[in-house]
Amino acid sequence: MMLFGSEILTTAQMRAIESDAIDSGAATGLQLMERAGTLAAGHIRLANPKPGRAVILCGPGNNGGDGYVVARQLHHAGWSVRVLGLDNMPGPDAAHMKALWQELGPIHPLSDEQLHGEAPADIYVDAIFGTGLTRPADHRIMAILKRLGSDDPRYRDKLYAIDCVSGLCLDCGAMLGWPDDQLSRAPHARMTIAFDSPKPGHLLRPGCLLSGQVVIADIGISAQRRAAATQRQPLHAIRRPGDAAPGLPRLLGKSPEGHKYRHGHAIIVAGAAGHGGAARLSARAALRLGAGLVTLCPPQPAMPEHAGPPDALMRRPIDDGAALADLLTDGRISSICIGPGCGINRAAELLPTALQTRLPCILDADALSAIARDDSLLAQLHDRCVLTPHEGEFSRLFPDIAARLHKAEHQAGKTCHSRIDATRDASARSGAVVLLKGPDTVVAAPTGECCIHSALDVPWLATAGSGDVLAGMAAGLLARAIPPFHAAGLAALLHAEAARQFGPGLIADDLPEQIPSVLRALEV
Ligand SMILES: NC(=O)C1=CN([C@@H]2O[C@H](COP(=O)(O)OP(=O)(O)OC[C@H]3O[C@@H](n4cnc5c(N)ncnc54)[C@H](OP(=O)(O)O)[C@@H]3O)[C@@H](O)[C@H]2O)[C@H](O)CC1
Ligand SMILES: [K+]
Repeated sequence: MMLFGSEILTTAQMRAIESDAIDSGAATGLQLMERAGTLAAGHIRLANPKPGRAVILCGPGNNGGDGYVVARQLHHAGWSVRVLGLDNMPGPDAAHMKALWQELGPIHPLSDEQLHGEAPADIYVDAIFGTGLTRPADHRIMAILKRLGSDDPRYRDKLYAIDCVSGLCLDCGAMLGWPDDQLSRAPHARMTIAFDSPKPGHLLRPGCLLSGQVVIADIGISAQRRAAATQRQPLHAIRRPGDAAPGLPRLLGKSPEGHKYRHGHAIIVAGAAGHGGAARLSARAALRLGAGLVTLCPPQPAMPEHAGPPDALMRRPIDDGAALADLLTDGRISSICIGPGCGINRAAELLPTALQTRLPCILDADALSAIARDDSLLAQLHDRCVLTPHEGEFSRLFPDIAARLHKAEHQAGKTCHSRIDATRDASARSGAVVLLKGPDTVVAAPTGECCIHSALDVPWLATAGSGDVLAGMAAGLLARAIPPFHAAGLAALLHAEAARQFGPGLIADDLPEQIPSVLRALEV
C-alpha cells in the first residue's frame, strides 16, 4: 500500500536519474537545463505578472547555468535583467547558456559590493549553488548571502531560489557555514523552484524554514525516475491530507456492516493517581479516530480519577504485569499504548508483557525512558511497535545515532547524516517503526520505508499533551489494523491537520475534538 505523497530524491539519486535521461538519449543536458531555467522563469513570472527589475546571481556550475537561462527568459518577457556571475569556465551546458546570455547583456562581478551597488530590484534570483554544493561558501559568497538575508527592505521577501537557497545541503537541510544562532540571518526564499522531485533539504530543518514555497518543476525525467524506483528505499513527503493517496478516505472510513469489534480494541495504559490526564488525552484521540473500543488501564488506586467523561471510554485497573497479561488474553484487543503519564517504573514493569504478545504497540514518553535505561527492553521490540520520541528522547534511546546528527563533520565538507538517516538507523536497530517528532517529523520502518511530514505552519502544536494525543491517534489507527508505518505517518498528518483547522489558541484537549471535522473534510 503506497499511501503517502511525492517521492523525495537525494541529490545522488537525482544525478543518477539525470544521467540515465542523458545516456538513454531521452534528453541532452542542455535540454534539461533549458527546461529547468525556462520553468523557473515561468514560476517567477506567475508570481510576478508585471515585468520589473531582476537581479540574477549565477554561480560556477550548472545551477548558475539555470540562472543564465532564467535571465534570458525574463529578458524576453520584458524584464529589465542584471546578471552577476563569475569569471570561470563552467561545464559545457552552463558555458553555452552563459554565452547565450552574453549575446543579450553583460555579466557583472558576483560580489556583495556589486549587488548592493545595483539599483534596487523587484526580485533577486539565487542561482549560485544547487545540488553540487560540496563545502561552505567562501567569504565572498557568504557576504552576498548575508546581504540577501539581511533586514534591508531592499531584499526582504524578494528572493527566488533555483533548486535551493545557496549554502543549503539538499540531502540533510543544513546550511553549511551557518552557525545555528545565525540562521535567522540566512537568506529566506520567497519561493524555491526545485526540479522533478523535492529533496530532503527542502523538508528538513533549517532548509524547510528557508525555502519558502517549494514548487516542483517537471523537467521531463519522470520516466527515468520511475524506471529506477525499485533500486531506491522509498522516501515520501506528506504535508496535507490531500498529498496522501486517494485511498485514504476509504482506509479511514467504516464499512456499514461492521460492528464495534471489527474496528479493534485499543488499550491505553495510564499511570499513578495525579498523572492520568495524559493517558485520557490518548484514549480520547483513539476513540475519535474510530477504534471500536478503548479501555483505559490505570492502577487500582488511580481509578477514581478517571470517573469523568468520556462515557464511551471503558476502564479496567491494571496493577502489574500479571493483570495486563490476563487482560491481553482477550483476542479482540488489537493495540496497546504505553507511555503517556505512565511512570517509568510502571512502563518498565508492563513492557515485557505487552511486547511478548506481539500486539501492535505505541511506545511513547515514559515507555521510551524505560527502554532507554534498559537494553533488554530495546531487544524485545518488534516490527509492530511504533516508537514516538522527540529529539531528547531519541538522543537517550540512540545516543550514538543522535551524535552523528551533529553537523560539525558536515560543515567541514564531509558526508552528511540527516534526520532521515538517523530515523532509518534507529528503526533498523530497534526493529520497530520510529516516528521522530518535530516540525519536520520523520517516520521510518525497518523495511527502509520512510516519510517526512512537515508541519511548519502549526506552531500551536508545541503544547503540553500534544504528544499524548498523537500517541493515542496512532493507537486508534493501529487498533483498526492499519499497518504500523502507515498508522504512524497518518497520525502525524491528521494530528497536524486538526491543529491547523483549530488554529491559534489550541490546547491538546482541542485536538481529539477536532478529529471529526478533519475526517469530514476528507469525506471519510
Ligand atoms: N539534476 C538535474 O536533473 C538538473 C540539474 N540542473 C541544475 O544543476 C544543478 C547542479 O549543478 P552542479 O554543477 O552539479 O552543481 P552546482 O551548480 O550546485 O555547483 C557546482 C559548482 O560549484 C562549486 N562549488 C561547490 N561548493 C562550492 C563552494 N562552497 N564554494 C565555491 N564553489 C563551490 C563546484 O566546484 P567544486 O570545486 O566543488 O567542483 C562546482 O563548480 C542543480 O542544482 C540544478 O540547478 C540542471 O540545469 C537541470 C537538470
Ligand atoms: K541556488
